[in-house]
Amino acid sequence: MTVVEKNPAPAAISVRNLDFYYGANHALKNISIDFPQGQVTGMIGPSGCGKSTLLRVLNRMYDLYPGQRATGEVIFDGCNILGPRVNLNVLRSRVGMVFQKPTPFPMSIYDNIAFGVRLHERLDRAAMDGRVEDVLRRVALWPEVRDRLHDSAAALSGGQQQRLCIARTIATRPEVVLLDEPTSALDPVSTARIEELLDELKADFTIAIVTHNLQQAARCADQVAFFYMGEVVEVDGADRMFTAPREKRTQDYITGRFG
Ligand SMILES: Nc1ncnc2c1ncn2[C@@H]1O[C@H](COP(=O)(O)OP(=O)(O)OP(=O)(O)O)[C@@H](O)[C@H]1O
Repeated sequence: MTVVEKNPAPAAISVRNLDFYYGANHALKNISIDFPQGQVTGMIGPSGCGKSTLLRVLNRMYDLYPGQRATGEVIFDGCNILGPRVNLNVLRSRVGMVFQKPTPFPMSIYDNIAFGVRLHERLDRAAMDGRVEDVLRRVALWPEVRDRLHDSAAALSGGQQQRLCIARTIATRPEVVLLDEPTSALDPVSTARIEELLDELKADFTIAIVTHNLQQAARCADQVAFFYMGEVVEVDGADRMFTAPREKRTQDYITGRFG
């Protein structure tokens, strides 16, 4: 693997020698990568190369499924989160995740946000109202929903639902936000709004985004990692990765020769 010019920002998460297995399927092979604090890391590569699997390791989502296991180290806040003594509820509130398909809970817009907050904090009504308003403003949804906070989230458009899901994720004040192809089900206007949002959110969060859209990775990411068949082939600044990749496989992929 090629890692060039060490990123000067400290790592929010450091992955070291990670292997991951779905039963007998060895899906991630000796992965090492840092996710620098306050930056967006874009994860690209052909279908099935392991991008989503890595995201699912970073907050131990895979733990919900028997037969899936990880070895190696994922260091977050000085601790290897693959270890046995990690409180998974706390981990998932600190390393939040947004999925490809918007998945609002079947409840009101307000409760979509308050639900997760209530699991981790005791806020009185005024403080909870403030938290809900704050995160809805941050995802630029407040003007559209302020008069219908207690209506069902299911009535929102797909793009609005995805912004609500991002609001829900940041409402528990995570340090890291993982996004798995968050705009692939959205129209270009909603996509642009989410890309702008990522740029704003990175002031407060470390972001990892899986995307098949190379232009999106070039627009949003500070650092890009290219995955191929379960390995990280190359990690570099986005500018360099898209103009002068060092590995032939990366070059072939970004010039559309495969994938
Ligand atoms: N639940 C599962 N059980 C068994 N194998 C799986 C499972 N999920 C993924 N895999 C396998 O793990 C490998 C990596 O899959 P993963 O979904 O991480 O790839 P990806 O790069 O995110 O792909 P895509 O871009 O298509 O979403 C693939 O070989 C896939 O078939």
